[in-house]
Amino acid sequence: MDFYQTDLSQLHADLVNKKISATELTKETFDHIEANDDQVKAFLTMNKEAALKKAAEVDAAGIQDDQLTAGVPLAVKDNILTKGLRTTAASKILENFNPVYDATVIEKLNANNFINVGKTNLDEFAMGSSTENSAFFTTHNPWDLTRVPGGSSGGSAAAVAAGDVLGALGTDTGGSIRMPASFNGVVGMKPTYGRVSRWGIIAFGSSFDQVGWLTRTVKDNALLTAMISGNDPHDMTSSVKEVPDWAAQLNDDTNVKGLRIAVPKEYFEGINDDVHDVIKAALDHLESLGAIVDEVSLPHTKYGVPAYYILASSEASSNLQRYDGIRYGFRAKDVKNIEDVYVRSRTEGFGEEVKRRIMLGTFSLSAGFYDAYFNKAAKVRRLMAQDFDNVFKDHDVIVGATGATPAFKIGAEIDDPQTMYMNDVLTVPVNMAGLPAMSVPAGFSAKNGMPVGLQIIGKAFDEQTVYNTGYVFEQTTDVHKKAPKLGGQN
Ligand SMILES: NC(=O)C[C@H](N)C(=O)O
Repeated sequence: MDFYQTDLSQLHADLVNKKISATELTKETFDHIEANDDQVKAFLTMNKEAALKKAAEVDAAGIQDDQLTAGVPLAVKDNILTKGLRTTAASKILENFNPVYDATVIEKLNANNFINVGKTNLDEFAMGSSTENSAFFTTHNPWDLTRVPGGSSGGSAAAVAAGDVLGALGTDTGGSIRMPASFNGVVGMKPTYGRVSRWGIIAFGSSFDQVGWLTRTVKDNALLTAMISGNDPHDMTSSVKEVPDWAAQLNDDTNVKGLRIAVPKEYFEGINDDVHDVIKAALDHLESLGAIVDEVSLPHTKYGVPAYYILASSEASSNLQRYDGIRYGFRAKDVKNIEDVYVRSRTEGFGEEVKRRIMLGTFSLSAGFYDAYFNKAAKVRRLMAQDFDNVFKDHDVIVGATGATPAFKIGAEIDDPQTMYMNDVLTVPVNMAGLPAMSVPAGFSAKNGMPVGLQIIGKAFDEQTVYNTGYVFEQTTDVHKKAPKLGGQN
């Protein structure tokens, strides 16, 4: 199956009209994955047997018109709990962990009879921007196998870019959906904080984490995000707001006439020339379609990365206390006493980056340092949210680059955590303020042909305007039609 030739609505119609069966589709999907995944390495766990069994059940029951994802193969990031299917968060500490329940997002998809083809690779506990922090292996960018796919949802983004699936679930704490979407030339939406339940997501930074989709098209993204959104009594931070039918409004490719687009000048500081040129051209294009483009300032942008890494690491240091060598997963061998169980299981079970964050977070929260670090970063968070509020008083969306560079080479930044953290400079402000934001393919670097993403940021719970803007851009350009030539020159 080549998912570049179709979309969710078309595939659903083909399944309902029996042009293809769920079983045939699932088999073709695995043929495609098996032909490329030893190069791309997007998947940590394949779910072939169960997927084919489910497809046969779906075929036997018949595919209903109101079940959009019935019989549709999709992939799931491996920090999302799937009952009975190994879920590792790409960590040795959870290497053999089999969840006893499904995340709410999986329950919702199961209710719609989706086919879970497998679990995708990520940076360990979603900490990283390249998937190089996976305890198992690095995923390769399908556009150039010597480059990273971004992170932390790098496996999900690469699976979509490689044409393995139409959509893959990701999570975004500081850019983990949008940044890999940008690096792989796919669409990635982080919904408003609270839009999607976090129940059954392996917690990293609970006041930031949000689930969303990586897809090939904007419309597929809107359809799939609606399916997983909504209030969940298991997650006290999930919103009771009604979930609009975003996709229903995506039929008009003139939707940006009169749209007030704010372009923060800080989002152009320090970005690569090739990214700059693609983003500038994208903005000119939106302006030519009738949007009103204004330069604005988000003055606290530069504090985003340091503040985020203090706050998210503090939350992580608390969330990761549960991996104690007793309750789940890995336990060190030949331990002498209880303290040894804790210390050695965590020392041997966690990777370098996870340990770095636990130490950074514990330090920031400790007596004597709390005010200077955690508290100060929390104040920065408020200021950054206010920056956005000010701009949104008279603008509909904020637009800029998703990443300051296109995908970098594997190995180029892994020994330099600060450089790696700086990849998030344009994405973390959105998580600090809990806003919705999407990366859509904007074009390709003139230097190396790698994809470049355009980030569209909306007001809280206004995913609609974000989708509208992305849809118009997509429909009036050809960028999303180009597929990578796996292993070849692009
Ligand atoms: N999890 C994320 O959203 C990615 C971010 N680069 C981080 O390492 O925290």
